[in-house]
Amino acid sequence: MTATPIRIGIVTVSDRASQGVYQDKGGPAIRAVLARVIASPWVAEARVIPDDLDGVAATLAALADAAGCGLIVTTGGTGPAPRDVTPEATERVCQKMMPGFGEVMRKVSLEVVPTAILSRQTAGIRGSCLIVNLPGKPSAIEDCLMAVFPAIPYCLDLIGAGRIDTDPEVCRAFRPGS
Ligand SMILES: Nc1ncnc2c1ncn2[C@@H]1O[C@H](COP(=O)(O)OP(=O)(O)OP(=O)(O)O)[C@@H](O)[C@H]1O
Ligand SMILES: Nc1nc2c(c(=O)[nH]1)N[C@H]1C(S)=C(S)[C@@H](COP(=O)(O)O)O[C@H]1N2
Repeated sequence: MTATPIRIGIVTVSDRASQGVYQDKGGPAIRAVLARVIASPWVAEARVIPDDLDGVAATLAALADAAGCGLIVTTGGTGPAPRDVTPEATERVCQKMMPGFGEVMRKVSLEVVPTAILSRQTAGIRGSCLIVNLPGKPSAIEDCLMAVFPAIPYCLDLIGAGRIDTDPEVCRAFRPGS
């Protein structure tokens, strides 16, 4: 029996990428990491949107509810600038926050750049969907996503989001008791 593909939202939050001032590199970078890590079937739902609190919240809610995503990964809008509102939008739509994700990602990023402390990136759960924020710098995506990915499949199991199997040579998912 073939497993039902899990839907994964890939959301680039950037005024300039959404206006076409520069080409979005963040969304494709997330997709490339997921393609290397995930061995089971999955389908991407990609969006490129401006840094607007209501718009980001609406996009996250629609991807979780209407599109049925079990996982959403965002990039951008996590810093201290006035228009950086991705963590606020994430908190607004989530019933439960998962602060450990932000803590781990800032820890690994600090080994790369001292400005890692400027990212307020977080994660949270809306229904049966896990939302994870990454910084906007395309180079941050692999470092941050690889650091937390071992815990993501078990988190998705616990919230009923659907199953992800990883390629163990790329990323060993940790499922306690198995
Ligand atoms: N999605 C992206 N695609 C390509 N490059 C990006 C992207 N997001 C950020 N960058 C690069 O990282 C730099 C620092 O990110 P910054 O936090 O300013 O991005 P941002 O918040 O997405 O910008 P804005 O929302 O003003 O368009 C940017 O100047 C840009 O060179
Ligand atoms: N791994 C990593 N984390 C990083 C960075 C980076 O270059 N690499 N940039 C930092 C900087 S300079 C900022 S301002 C914050 C927030 O970025 P964002 O607003 O684009 O999300 O992420 C931080 N985290």
